Amino acid sequence: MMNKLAVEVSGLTVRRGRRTVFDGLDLAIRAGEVTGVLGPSGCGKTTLLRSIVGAQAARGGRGEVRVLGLPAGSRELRTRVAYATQAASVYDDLTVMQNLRFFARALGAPRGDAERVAELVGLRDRAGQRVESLSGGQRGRVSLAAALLGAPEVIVLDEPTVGLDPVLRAELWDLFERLAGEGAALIVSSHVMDEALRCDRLLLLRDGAVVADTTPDELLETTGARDPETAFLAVIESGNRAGEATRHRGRHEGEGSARSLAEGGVS
Ligand SMILES: Nc1ncnc2c1ncn2[C@@H]1O[C@H](COP(=O)(O)OP(=O)(O)OP(=O)(O)O)[C@@H](O)[C@H]1O
Repeated sequence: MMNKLAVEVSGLTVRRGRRTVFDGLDLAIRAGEVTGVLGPSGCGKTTLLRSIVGAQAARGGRGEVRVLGLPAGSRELRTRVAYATQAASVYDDLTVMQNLRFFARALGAPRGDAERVAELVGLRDRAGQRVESLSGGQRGRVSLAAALLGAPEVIVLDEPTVGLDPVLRAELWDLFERLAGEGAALIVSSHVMDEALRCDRLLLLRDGAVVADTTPDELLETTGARDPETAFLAVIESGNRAGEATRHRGRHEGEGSARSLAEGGVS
C-alpha cells in the first residue's frame, strides 16, 4: 500500500521581493519516505521548505499547502513538524546539551530526549562544549539534533549535510532512512546530486517548477545517464527543448542555458 500523504501543495504561488518564485506549484510528499528536493541555486528549494513549515508569508500568494491534513503553519503542527534551516539556529553561548535541553523543554519533549538526539547525530562526546567553539559541521548537527527532538512526523531539513565529510554524510543519510522507516516524512534539500541516490523520491526543481517527480532508479533509467548529475542536466536539456515553443510566454527572461547552469554547478 502507498504511504499516506504528508504534504500536499496545490496551486501554490509565492512572490518574494519582485520575483515570482512559484506560479501555481503542485506536488505531494509521502510519509515513510526520504524525499530529496534538488535543483540549482535559486530554484526555490528553501522557499518550498519554508512554505511547508508555514514560515513563508504568502504575500501576494495563492494556493494551498496542507501538512498532515492541516494548513501549513497550523498551531497543531508545531510539535509534529520540524525544520532545520541552513543557518544553525542554536545559541552560541550555550553548550550542546544546554541548547538541546532548552529546546526539549520548549517543545515539551520527554526527559532524556536531549541525550537521545545528541547520540543520533554523533555529538554525545561534545555535549559539554559551547556551540561557539564547534566547527561549522558540528554546529549544523546541533540544529539537526534540535529538529529531531520529540519525534516529529514531518522533518524538513535544508541542506543538512553541507560542510560534512563523506563518512558523516553517509551516517546522516543512514539516520534519515531509519527515521523514514519509522514512518516520518523526511524532506531534505540538497545541491549535491550524488545525495539524490540516497532518496526514495526526488523532486527536481528548476526556476520554481518541478521538472521531475521521480525515483533515483527511474531518473537514471529514463535519461540513460550513469550518475544523477548528468541525469539532471539531461532532464533540463529535454525541458529546454520542450520549452522552446512556449518560450515566448516564459516569465524568466534571460534565464541561463543548461550549460551556464552546469558551470555554476548543479548547486
Ligand atoms: N527575500 C527575498 N526577496 C526577493 N527575492 C528572494 C528573497 N528570498 C529569495 N528570493 C529569490 O527567490 C528565489 C528562490 O530562492 P530560494 O532561497 O528558495 O532558492 P534555493 O533553491 O533554496 O537556493 P540555494 O540553493 O541557493 O539556497 C531566488 O531567485 C531568490 O533570489
